Amino acid sequence: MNPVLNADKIQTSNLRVTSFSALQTPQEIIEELPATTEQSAVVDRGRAEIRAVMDGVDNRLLVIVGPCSIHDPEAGLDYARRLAAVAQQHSSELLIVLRAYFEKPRTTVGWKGLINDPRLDGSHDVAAGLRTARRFLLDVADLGLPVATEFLEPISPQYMADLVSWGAIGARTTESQIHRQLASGLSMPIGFKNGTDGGLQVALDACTAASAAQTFLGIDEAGRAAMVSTAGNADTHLILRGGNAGPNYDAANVVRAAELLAEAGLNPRLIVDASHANSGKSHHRQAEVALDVAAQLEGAGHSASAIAGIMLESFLVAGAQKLDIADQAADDAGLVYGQSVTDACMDWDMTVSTLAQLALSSVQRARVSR
Ligand SMILES: O=C[C@H](O)[C@H](O)COP(=O)(O)O
Ligand SMILES: C=C(OP(=O)(O)O)C(=O)O
Repeated sequence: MNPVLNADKIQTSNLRVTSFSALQTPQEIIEELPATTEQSAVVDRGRAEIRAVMDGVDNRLLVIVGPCSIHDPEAGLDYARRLAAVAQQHSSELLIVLRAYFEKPRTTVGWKGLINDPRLDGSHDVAAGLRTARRFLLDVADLGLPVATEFLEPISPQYMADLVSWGAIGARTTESQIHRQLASGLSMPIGFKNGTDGGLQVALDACTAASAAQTFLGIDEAGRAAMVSTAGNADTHLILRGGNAGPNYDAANVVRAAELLAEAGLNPRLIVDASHANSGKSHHRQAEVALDVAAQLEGAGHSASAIAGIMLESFLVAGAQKLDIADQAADDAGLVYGQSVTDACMDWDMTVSTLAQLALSSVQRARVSR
């Protein structure tokens, strides 16, 4: 090497990167925590049933329900066990899927979920987070319950997507080419939220882009940087979550969205998110939105046939608590067991009564549409 050139070398990359920490590969973590045939069958059956509901072949109502985020796997599993019993009880009317979100998109900054920071204290032990999330998914599969999650990081799906039956792309990333490409290769049905401004077109465009074959940069199971080529995902749909201008769960908005989807040649059946901008993030409002959706189902208008599913944010204890990373680091957090550390959730009793009402309305819809 020419010593003069070497002395003149100016570093121009990674100037703002403070460290790189290599992670185990997806293959290594999956080998450490493999899925049994029975667990994979739960995932596979969940995907097939969700597909059938989204396509209108199965007339049950899909209900994606669970905490805004999983921050304490023990409380999450406690919730999942209770939900598995209720899912069984309503299995003729509702297809209940556990909402198990490990990656949180933030408006600005904040805790980014169990994978990013499993100890909730800013230590960012991602290696432990990936394992904890995978272990949680295996435990839930043992309960026979399919799982829904949001895919946010483009690399993490290789570590856990084999255990997920339904995926969401969030309002903040629906317009992102990276997430649309990712969705085109994911093995399960994917819902795209409308934009945070309430705009539907970004989600419609996302469904179109994700249904196409795509080639992009990613990683393979061995953790190598790879050129990824996908076949396209035929199972994409819209999730109405409201927007800056207000909610969009009402019948008029649902019918309008279904019409736009049909005009674009996309699945006109959609999911209503009872939370986020549809509830103004109030867990009390969320229950009201769910009751409105139940009434739409019973009303047998155009919106009844367009609504394939509903999403509810629910945990053991109502509301949300503030997560203080510094307190958590000082081991002084005193978090309430079973209460959300992100968005406010309805509590368990409210969840049980809401699910019972949705089950009745689902039966009524099936009766009227016969
Ligand atoms: O569902 C969770 C939140 O609504 C979303 O991640 C944004 O949260 P934030 O606005 O508190 O950052
Ligand atoms: C972040 C979420 O929703 P949205 O993308 O609609 O804000 C969520 O469902 O956790």
